[in-house]
Amino acid sequence: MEDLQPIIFKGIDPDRPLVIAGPCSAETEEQVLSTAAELAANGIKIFRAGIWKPRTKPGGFEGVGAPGLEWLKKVKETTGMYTATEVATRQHVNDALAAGVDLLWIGARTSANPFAMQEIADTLQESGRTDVAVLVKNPVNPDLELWIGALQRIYNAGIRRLGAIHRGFSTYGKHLYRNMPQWHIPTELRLRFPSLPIIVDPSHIGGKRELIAPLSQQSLDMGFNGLIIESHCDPDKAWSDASQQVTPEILNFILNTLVVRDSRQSTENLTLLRQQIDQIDNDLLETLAKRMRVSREIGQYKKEHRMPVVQANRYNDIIRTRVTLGQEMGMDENFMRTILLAIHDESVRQQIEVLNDRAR
Ligand SMILES: O=C(O)C(=O)C[C@]1(C(=O)O)C=C[C@@H](O)C=C1
Repeated sequence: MEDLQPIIFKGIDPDRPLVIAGPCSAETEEQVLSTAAELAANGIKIFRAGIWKPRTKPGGFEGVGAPGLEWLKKVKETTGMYTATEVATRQHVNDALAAGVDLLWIGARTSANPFAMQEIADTLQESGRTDVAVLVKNPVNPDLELWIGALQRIYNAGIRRLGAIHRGFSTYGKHLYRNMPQWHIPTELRLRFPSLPIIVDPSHIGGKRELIAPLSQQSLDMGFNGLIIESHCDPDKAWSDASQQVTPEILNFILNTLVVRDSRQSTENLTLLRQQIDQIDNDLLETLAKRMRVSREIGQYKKEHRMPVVQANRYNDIIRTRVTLGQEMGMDENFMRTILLAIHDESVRQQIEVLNDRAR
């Protein structure tokens, strides 16, 4: 995915985070138009609304369907906003394109299904509308390769205004978040595809209004490229996802309090600090290599004395003492455990190598 184009819309500042806002679902023409009018008055340029809603169980509100596209057309006419909706099937793509929707997104349940993704990709290619912007939400399960695969299918169909939406990952049971952010997954996506825009969906990650502001700020602090936020003219009466929607007025307040980071800042003044990091990393590697040499000597001893490589008591002592020490030095417990486990794994691997080395 090398020659991606930025998702730029005429009249939207490309140097600011991309903001997409609107109700979870289009419910009535009046709700769509009044929410859109309020959002437009607050400077929102891209209006989102779900027309087809994939629901967990049958019997819930499954969206108004194609008639809602007429309301999106009216939003465009009356406010000048761009429009965005979710598509999950061939029919959705064709209908949305025919209605002039500017940005299509693919939901988490769809991106988890390669057949559905391929059908959408084929439809986009056949339509000849490869100019349309497409955002692919992460699959419900924390599977980066599946997410990348879904993006690649759309890319292979010729779409270059392509981006990802991070909406968090499903878990079982009650948690602070509705969907766990697992920030390392979108971060790895960013590291692997630096030109792929990643938009964060704090409404679905948090599942509650009060988490929208902190999650939005965290997204910008981490360098993600935009936000897709659910906003409804009367959130408490929303037909879906009521607890995670905010009024356009609250949304405006949230957006105005966000600190936007500048990705074009030069890194020149960081040179000295980065040199220090380079030196420290070298020292760390040398120290690690030294530790592995000692470990190999222990391996040699174990070989001669027919001892097993893994020594649970010693390992547990190491974890206990180093985790405490690391915490005293301001490092996170999970981080310490991850590092120590990785070091132990490599140490064991090297000792097994010594045991298997017949020459020595
Ligand atoms: O103390 C030992 O026996 C070692 O081999 C060292 C070491 C380690 O790398 O820390 C490696 C393997 C054991 O399971 C425990 C500890």
